[in-house]
Amino acid sequence: MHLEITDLNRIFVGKRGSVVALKNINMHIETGEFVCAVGASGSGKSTLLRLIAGLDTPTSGTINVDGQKVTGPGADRGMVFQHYSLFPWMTVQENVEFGLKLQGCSQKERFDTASYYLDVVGLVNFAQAYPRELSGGMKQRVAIARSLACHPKVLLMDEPFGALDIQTKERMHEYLIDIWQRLQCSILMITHDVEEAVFLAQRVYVLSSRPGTIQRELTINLPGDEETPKNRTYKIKREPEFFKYSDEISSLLRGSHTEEAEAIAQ
Ligand SMILES: Nc1ncnc2c1ncn2[C@@H]1O[C@H](COP(=O)(O)OP(=O)(O)OP(=O)(O)O)[C@@H](O)[C@H]1O
Repeated sequence: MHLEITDLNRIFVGKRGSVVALKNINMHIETGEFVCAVGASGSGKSTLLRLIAGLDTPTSGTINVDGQKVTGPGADRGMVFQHYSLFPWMTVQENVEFGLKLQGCSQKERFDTASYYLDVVGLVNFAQAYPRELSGGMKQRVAIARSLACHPKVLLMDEPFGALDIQTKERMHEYLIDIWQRLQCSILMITHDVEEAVFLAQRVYVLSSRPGTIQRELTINLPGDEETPKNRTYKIKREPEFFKYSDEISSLLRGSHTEEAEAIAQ
């Protein structure tokens, strides 16, 4: 899998003028990579993900997945949103089977695939539960299973843990690292949480605000990363390298805020 974004611009034109949400975005994601795009509010993160998902159209520039131009939504890109997007009237099993049903898979194939991914996210025992019976973290694990069940080439995650409390969020990070290692899937996650990006990603794109541009691309190398399988647990947060990356990204974000504030003041 090779996702390539070239000279991407998105300008929103409204009654009160135009907003340059994204300007000259160039980025790529390779097979099995875990990449985060981190940026402050208004840096165009959601716009970027919606464009990759094919839910919006660029003003200029291109997005290609394995050389195919993105022109709309497709099963090759799975989405997980911040707000739980499960169907409340369906059981967990039915929710995970939903995309497979749309793809025309047989009942047995749907059942087997959904059961496999529910096992991956540790929710086999909740297959017959309804979303209302689950905690926020469990709902997001179902949403991840539902996306993965359709075998996307890349999983796109829009602040998926933004609504969770800190302890649940940390547990979800470890779950996600585990899923990513086991399935060797490609993930692009957007977030405003610097520590989340450093903990999860192999590479981080730092976005500036208004207009959203790529300020910096960092490769994250934390102790233990050279081993296989990668071994990121919460202990890594105590390492000086973790502080160094978090500090560098936070400084970049603060800088972009200052410029934004100055631009507003002028
Ligand atoms: N449909 C739209 N029409 C007009 N302007 C829009 C539209 N969508 C986004 N924008 C503007 O584009 C900019 C980027 O918005 P976007 O939601 O992508 O940022 P974000 O980084 O995801 O922010 P947040 O973290 O607050 O969700 C903002 O200035 C926003 O007001």
